Amino acid sequence: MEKNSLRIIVSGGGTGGHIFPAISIANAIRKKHPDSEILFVGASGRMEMQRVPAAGYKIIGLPVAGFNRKNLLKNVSVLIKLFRSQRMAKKIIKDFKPDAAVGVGGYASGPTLKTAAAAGIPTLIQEQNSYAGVTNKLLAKSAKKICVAYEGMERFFEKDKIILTGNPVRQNLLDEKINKSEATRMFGLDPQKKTILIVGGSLGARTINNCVMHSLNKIRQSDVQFIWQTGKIYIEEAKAAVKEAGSMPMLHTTDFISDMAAAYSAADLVISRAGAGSISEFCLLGKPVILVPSPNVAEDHQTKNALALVNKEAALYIKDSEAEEKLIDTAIRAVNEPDTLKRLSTNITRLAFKNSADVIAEEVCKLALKYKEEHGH
Ligand SMILES: CC(=O)N[C@H]1[C@@H](OP(=O)(O)OP(=O)(O)OC[C@H]2O[C@@H](n3ccc(=O)[nH]c3=O)[C@H](O)[C@@H]2O)O[C@H](CO)[C@@H](O)[C@@H]1O
Repeated sequence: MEKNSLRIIVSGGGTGGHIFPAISIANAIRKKHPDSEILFVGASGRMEMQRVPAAGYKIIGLPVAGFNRKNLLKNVSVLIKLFRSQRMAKKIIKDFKPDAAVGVGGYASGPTLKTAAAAGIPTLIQEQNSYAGVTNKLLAKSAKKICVAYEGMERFFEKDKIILTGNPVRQNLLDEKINKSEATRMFGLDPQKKTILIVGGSLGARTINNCVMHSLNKIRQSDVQFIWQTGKIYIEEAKAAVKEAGSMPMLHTTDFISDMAAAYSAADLVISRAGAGSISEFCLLGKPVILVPSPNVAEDHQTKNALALVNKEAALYIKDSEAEEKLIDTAIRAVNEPDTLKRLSTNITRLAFKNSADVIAEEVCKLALKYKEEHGH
């Protein structure tokens, strides 16, 4: 083992909102310490098991699952899985011998960081949302540092541990300068027309999809064009609806957008769920956005994420329950109002945090180096 090579575990996942920041932090650690060894610990069968290896990192999956908050009886198998995950986490920590562990939220980070902290290894957690998740609240007690993206997080965490860093955003979104005409053409659309990007988070959003499916005629008559990300599980239904509606050259329908840099560049306006990662991207790119927070997430945290922007007039806001009635009309109106777009863009840009991944990586490396020093290796 080289003297300065750091050994870091990064754990968490479940959705893109946890995975992409985790990968950005790992990349930033590698940039600072190219010889560092980074191991991811995720949840078997979840999105991270594909996305992390695709980003060039090793990952081990734990059999962990989330607690069923509605049907308590179903939690027996969850407890067994948790117990097995804890045993596995212990072995991973013992074999890998990390100098620090980073938790980004999501099921796997619970057993991994708990075990790491119990073994005396310094831990850092990253909370993406404006309302702390259950796992992060539990892990906060033994964490050395807590990196957050919103003000006021001392209502959940010890003030002294908090660092306001913002959420890491994939570097290529900021680096790739693809121009609007080129980007629009990549989606088979017309560079002369206004374009609305519709995204439902990394998994897609049922309500937003329903709004689009019920407004296909309106979309056809609007003189606006749309890039519509449905999410994997809704794509067949969406494609069938579009097919039935007849020719719709102004609507590009896809289950997942790999090149978000191009999608953002093509878009004059975005319609989106209020996932924390997406919001950080809109801030950094200055994108005018209509937020439709998901009502199906823990502690309604997306509404809180959204309101943090809406209170500063940095985003338009439509409740999930009112979306069917208002969303598409509001979007078509707003995209044709240059002043509204400009105001939203100016205000949202003010909320951006730059270099978030580097700042977090710096903290992780400091913890790891100190641990190595104290443990004489
Ligand atoms: C349903 C759910 O539990 N959502 C949570 C999840 O959101 P979710 O996983 O949807 O995450 P975010 O909105 O934070 O991030 C989505 C990420 O996926 C990317 N993207 C999206 C669509 C696409 O086609 N291609 C693509 O690359 C976006 O650019 C963004 O980087 O984690 C977030 C961060 O903890 C939380 O705030 C959300 O409440």
